[in-house]
Amino acid sequence: MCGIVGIVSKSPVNQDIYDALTVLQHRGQDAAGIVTCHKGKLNQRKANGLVRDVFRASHMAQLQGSIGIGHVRYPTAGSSSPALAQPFYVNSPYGISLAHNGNLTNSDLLSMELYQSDLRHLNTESDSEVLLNIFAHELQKLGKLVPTAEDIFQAVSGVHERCKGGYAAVAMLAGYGIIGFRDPNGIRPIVYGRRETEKGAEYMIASESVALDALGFKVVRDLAPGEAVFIDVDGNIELRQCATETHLKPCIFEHVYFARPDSIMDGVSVYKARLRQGERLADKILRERPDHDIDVVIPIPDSSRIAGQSLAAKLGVKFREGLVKNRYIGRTFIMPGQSVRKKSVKQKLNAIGLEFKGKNVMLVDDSIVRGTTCEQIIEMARDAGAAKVYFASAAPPVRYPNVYGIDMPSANELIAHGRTEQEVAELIGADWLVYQDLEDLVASSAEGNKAIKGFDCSVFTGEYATMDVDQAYLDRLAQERSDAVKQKRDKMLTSEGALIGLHNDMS
Ligand SMILES: O=P(O)(O)OC[C@H]1O[C@H](OP(=O)(O)OP(=O)(O)O)[C@H](O)[C@@H]1O
Ligand SMILES: NC(=O)CC[C@H](N)C(=O)O
Ligand SMILES: [Mg+2]
Repeated sequence: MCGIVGIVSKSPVNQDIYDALTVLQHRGQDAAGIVTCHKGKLNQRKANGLVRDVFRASHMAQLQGSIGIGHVRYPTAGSSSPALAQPFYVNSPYGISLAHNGNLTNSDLLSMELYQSDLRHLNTESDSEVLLNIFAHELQKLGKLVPTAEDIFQAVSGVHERCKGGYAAVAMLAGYGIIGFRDPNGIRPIVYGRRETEKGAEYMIASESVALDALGFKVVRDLAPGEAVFIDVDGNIELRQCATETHLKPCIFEHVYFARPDSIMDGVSVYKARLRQGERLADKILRERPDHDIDVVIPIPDSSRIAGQSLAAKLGVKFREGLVKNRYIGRTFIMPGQSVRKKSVKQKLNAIGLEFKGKNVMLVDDSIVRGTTCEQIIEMARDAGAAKVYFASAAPPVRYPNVYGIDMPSANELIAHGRTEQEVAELIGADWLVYQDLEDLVASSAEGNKAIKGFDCSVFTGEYATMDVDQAYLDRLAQERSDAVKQKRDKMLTSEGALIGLHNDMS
């Protein structure tokens, strides 16, 4: 799940993009990049690391220009090499940079087409480089010396015809302006907003509304599935529906885990969705165990805090912050390998003994994916003297891979895959495990915007919004991106020679 941003400003844009990326840091902690355009020339800085580590004052000073785009990366394709940090760039036509959130499910086929028919070279295994080249090719074939907004929208239509999967993207055409577009199923989020200044209106496109809030932009609206927006360097804005068939099926996992709670996505307040998740989970517990003996509800920080509060309130049980988080450790789930993730949970969370000692504790998390977190926390709770440890998940069992931009490529790594809830409970060592029902999770989000007819719930159901995802694809994905394969590849990349690429990081 990456974070993307694009800004057309009346003043230098470097600090605004930096600030927006910092606000979106929870969406990707592997690499960060900014490209700005000044007098037709592109200035780029990208490298592995957090935003605060990638950009130093000397870089910022050179990122001149009043339009630009930025990206924070959480890899779902290829490796963690700095060569795959975004934005990506192609020089023809016009000079285009692109930043992408999501995952293409037909990038193998597209890579072949790009090579064989479009005569384009790809230098990495990133599906985002594929997306950029498809967009560039569709624009190039119009053969215009000076592209109009209409040409750009036509190129986006070409992208929708050829690309499958989940994608929200921002692209910058050197000297012309910024484009934002969203896949025809609206799986990945993208929103745009406006800020009034004395010099005129400025525009911003971003993954989450919270980035707009933080920079003083007023949200105009989310892009509709298949829709594109083009803002030229002077601040003229045009929008167009570029897909022939569209459905709004936003990824429900954004509401469970990824998005910040203070974001509003497709009209749904993530905060309120999480409150409702907690309430509905409490209803289920009261239905199934009216005589429960829970003494205290303790959330596993950070993402489950909100659902945990409403769950406790509805159960009529005390809510206590019994686990303290080390704020200097990133999100464990989006870390690259299982051994790093495992180590990080212990470094990250510590129990306050008196909240556990002799009590029947209900731990709450937003979701159980690989089971890394809950297994260790349950052990921690027992070590702290809990009498009984119950576990509640605000999401249903995650049983299927994600193919649209969340790095859960292999079903075998998911603790609930092929297992009953009882079996998972035994494996993680809980005295009792309760999962949210899917219809309650969907209702928690749908109540926020009745116009949304469906969500992408593929990690819970195995039903994918795009038709091209079949078992053969899932098998290939599992082989290419399992933790073991990724670890081997990333180990090779840390050796000196692996930094050879088109974008050497001189730091
Ligand atoms: O079953 P697992 O594979 O462990 O994955 C699920 C856990 O990972 C996430 O937390 P994370 O630490 O990434 O971020 P958070 O601080 O936002 O909760 C999520 O909130 C769960 O706690
Ligand atoms: N999480 C994402 O959105 C990843 C974007 C892209 N697929 C990459 O791996 O860089
Ligand atoms: Mg968590």
